[in-house]
Amino acid sequence: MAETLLVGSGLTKRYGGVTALQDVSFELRAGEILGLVGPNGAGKTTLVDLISGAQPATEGTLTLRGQRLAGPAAKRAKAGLARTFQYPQLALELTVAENLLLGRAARRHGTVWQMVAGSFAGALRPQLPSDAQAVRSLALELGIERLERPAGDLSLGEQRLVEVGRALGQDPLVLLLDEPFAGSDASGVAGIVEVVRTVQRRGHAVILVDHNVDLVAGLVDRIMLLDRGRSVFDGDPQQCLASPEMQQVYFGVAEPADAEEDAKHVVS
Ligand SMILES: Nc1ncnc2c1ncn2[C@@H]1O[C@H](COP(=O)(O)OP(=O)(O)OP(=O)(O)O)[C@@H](O)[C@H]1O
Repeated sequence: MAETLLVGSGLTKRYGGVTALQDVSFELRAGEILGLVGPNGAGKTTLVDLISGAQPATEGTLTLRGQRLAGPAAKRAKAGLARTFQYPQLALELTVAENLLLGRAARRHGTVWQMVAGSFAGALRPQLPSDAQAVRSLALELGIERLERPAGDLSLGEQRLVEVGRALGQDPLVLLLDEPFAGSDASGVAGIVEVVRTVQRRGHAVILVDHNVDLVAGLVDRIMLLDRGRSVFDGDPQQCLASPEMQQVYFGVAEPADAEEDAKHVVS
């Protein structure tokens, strides 16, 4: 059986009186792609935030390859986590090539997020001889052209693709993708799917958040369905689509035959 990479146990997050996540546990194995679905406010981004270290957990623990995963996001990036954001977080005044380079630097120095927030200029130096070639390879793999454009000139879909490329440049053990397909055209979706497959081929793992349950089910090995902060299903994607939990979460109580067909087309 494949090595266990990431384990979450009893993860809970409370924001004041709001419980965003309640006692969520999971295991992620090498080469596995886990889809995270659920309606608005279900807790998907919160779980990504707790894993990446963007937010501290109120309760619960995480381990990566058996080692306790805790502390700030920069430390977790160096340990092998990379993430993208629901709203892409690129350094807009830097070029596409420089943004891709930030991913390489993130694995050496800390998170992209902190660099984007202020101190990214220093993160671009020193560059290793292999960096320029790595950036060109990334761009080729994702179909990203005109590397000298400022990132601020890109469309939303193009920004997402660059952000995913930046995360891939970190060579993550676990890649966390928060709604990577939103705003992407067909070629952007294809580029992002290729990144997911690349991480899987490397024997690493991906957690993919998206509202398009149909798209997610076709891509992932397993789905976790969240509802109001709780994990209500964790298992085979097709079984998830047909499960009573799925009908309940998205449609309330429904006729089984109709609901199964509807569930294949959930897009919010
Ligand atoms: N910083 C915060 N402060 C207070 N409440 C928060 C905060 N972040 C999230 N929440 C609340 O936690 C709950 C879960 O939010 P979260 O963003 O994780 O859901 P989601 O499943 O990602 O939703 P969406 O699909 O709309 O992005 C929601 O009720 C949300 O309002």
